[in-house]
Amino acid sequence: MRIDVITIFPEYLTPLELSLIGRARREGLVDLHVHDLRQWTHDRHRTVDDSPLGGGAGMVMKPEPWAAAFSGVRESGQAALGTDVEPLIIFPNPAGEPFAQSTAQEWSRCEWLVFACGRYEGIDERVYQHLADVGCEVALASLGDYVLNGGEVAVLAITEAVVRLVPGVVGNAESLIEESHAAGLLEYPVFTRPASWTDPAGVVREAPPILLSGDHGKIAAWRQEQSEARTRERRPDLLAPLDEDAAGS
Ligand SMILES: N#Cc1c(-c2ccc3ccn(Cc4ccncc4)c3c2)n[nH]c1N
Repeated sequence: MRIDVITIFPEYLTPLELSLIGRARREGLVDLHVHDLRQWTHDRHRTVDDSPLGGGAGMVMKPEPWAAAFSGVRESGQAALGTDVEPLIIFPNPAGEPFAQSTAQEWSRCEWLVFACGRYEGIDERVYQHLADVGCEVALASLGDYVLNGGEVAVLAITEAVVRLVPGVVGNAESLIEESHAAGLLEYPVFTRPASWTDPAGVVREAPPILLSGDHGKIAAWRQEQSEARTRERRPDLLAPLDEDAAGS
């Protein structure tokens, strides 16, 4: 998988050099490139924003640098990939579709992702229109119903959620199956040694005895029951589709 990120804050993306994503890059499972949008400006001040037409607070990102950036990244990416494959261009955007595990699973199968990190009040709408008119596949994704100052934090989250699903990135692929949201349920509670722990308040806390039984069938059943109970309590909205399926079967 190739990933390109276009941003005015390249240093915001340095966490992608660390840990699991960093190892995947070093192992050649992911080829990730971060680009400073200002390299596609030509004025002395390297201007990427201007006042909103029609008035209003804040600034809007100008269309010219973005159009030049997409053209440049597309050209360099196709040269590196050796094909004329087109990327999926992803705009983190508060008005985008909710990013979910199903989105991560879908995007983890893409050959090439290009992330466009907006800032200020957003990117001139004509950029989206231009990309659509030249046949680019574009997605607008939102992390959730809260307001960030730009797209970089979302790209960090989305990149981690997507790349960890790329085959070979996570050592134990089985762990991906039981995770929260992977099967539409929240993950069951986890425990480790010591089986009996006296906490700092002097309370003795025992791990569920079933987990020490060695009966893997009963343990699996207990974990499924815990996942369903936890989901029903904390995220009943996730059960609605599952309950409808069960009712229809
Ligand atoms: N994904 C995602 C997001 C963002 C987000 C993403 C990109 C940009 C670019 C600019 N801004 C600032 C801004 C612009 C307009 N309205 C409000 C804030 C962004 C916010 N906020 N909240 C989310 N869940």
